[in-house]
Amino acid sequence: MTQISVKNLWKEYGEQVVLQNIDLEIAPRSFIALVGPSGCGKTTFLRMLLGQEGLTRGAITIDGEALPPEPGPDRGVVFQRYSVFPHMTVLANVMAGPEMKAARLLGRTFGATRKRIADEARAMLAEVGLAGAEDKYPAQLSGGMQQRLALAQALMMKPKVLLLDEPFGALDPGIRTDIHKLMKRLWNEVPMSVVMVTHDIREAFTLSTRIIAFERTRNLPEERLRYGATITKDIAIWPPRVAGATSIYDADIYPRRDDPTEQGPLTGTTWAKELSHAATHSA
Ligand SMILES: Nc1ncnc2c1ncn2[C@@H]1O[C@H](COP(=O)(O)OP(=O)(O)OP(=O)(O)O)[C@@H](O)[C@H]1O
Repeated sequence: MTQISVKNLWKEYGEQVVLQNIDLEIAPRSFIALVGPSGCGKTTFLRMLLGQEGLTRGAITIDGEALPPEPGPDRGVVFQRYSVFPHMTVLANVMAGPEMKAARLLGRTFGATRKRIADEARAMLAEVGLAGAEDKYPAQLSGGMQQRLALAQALMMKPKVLLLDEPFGALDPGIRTDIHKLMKRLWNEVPMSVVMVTHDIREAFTLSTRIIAFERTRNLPEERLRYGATITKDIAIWPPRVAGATSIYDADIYPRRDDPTEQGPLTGTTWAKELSHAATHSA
């Protein structure tokens, strides 16, 4: 189970202090919603968790280990747009990460390995409601379908931490409600923590276990360069939302199994079994 610790983190770009004095302990299986005014450093913080951006001072550790200075398969990411490869089919998009990983080990993927990855990719696409769209290209999908594809692509690498940068911000309200249900189900079933940047406070309350707000405490024009944003609010959702536990929140994500239009829990697929096996053995 993954514990993320952020200790006395500072981020500066040249003269500009963007973030200061961030201390944050993220418990295993948390779903953190990160909110705050535009420009306060939310995306920068997410990119530091991803390993795409260095820290000026302080430390981030995952399970006690210093965060590697580059993105790795233990951290998946979905952005508001452009998370998928436009020139590859839906199936190829979802297979790309595991294929690259296998190719690094074996030189290239072929035969049984390729088939196993394709089978897992098809199962994953079915889980996010994209069965039948395997041969399409991203441009042929709606916005909601593209974000489902981006989630499937990120989850194929079995990340310990899923980072979401306003992933549902561009979607229509109805589609957003559907994808919220999917997101809750994925978080319940997959042994991962989630850190999500959002501008939508309702979305934060709908999905998260805890809401963290970044804000500048000193914001006079002459202070803007020298003082960055820090954590000004830390709200635990009540009643507590616990990953994998049945709660009052589950009614809308686990519909009756006799409803053919909805999918049940993810427990049937190969990758879900592997993930729960990995979780049981790393706990
Ligand atoms: N690579 C960079 N070089 C210099 N300054 C940067 C860089 N990336 C971000 N910044 C600055 O850091 C500050 C925080 O940006 P960031 O994108 O993290 O904010 P945000 O809270 O995610 O904003 P929004 O909600 O509008 O997306 C901004 O002032 C931005 O201009």
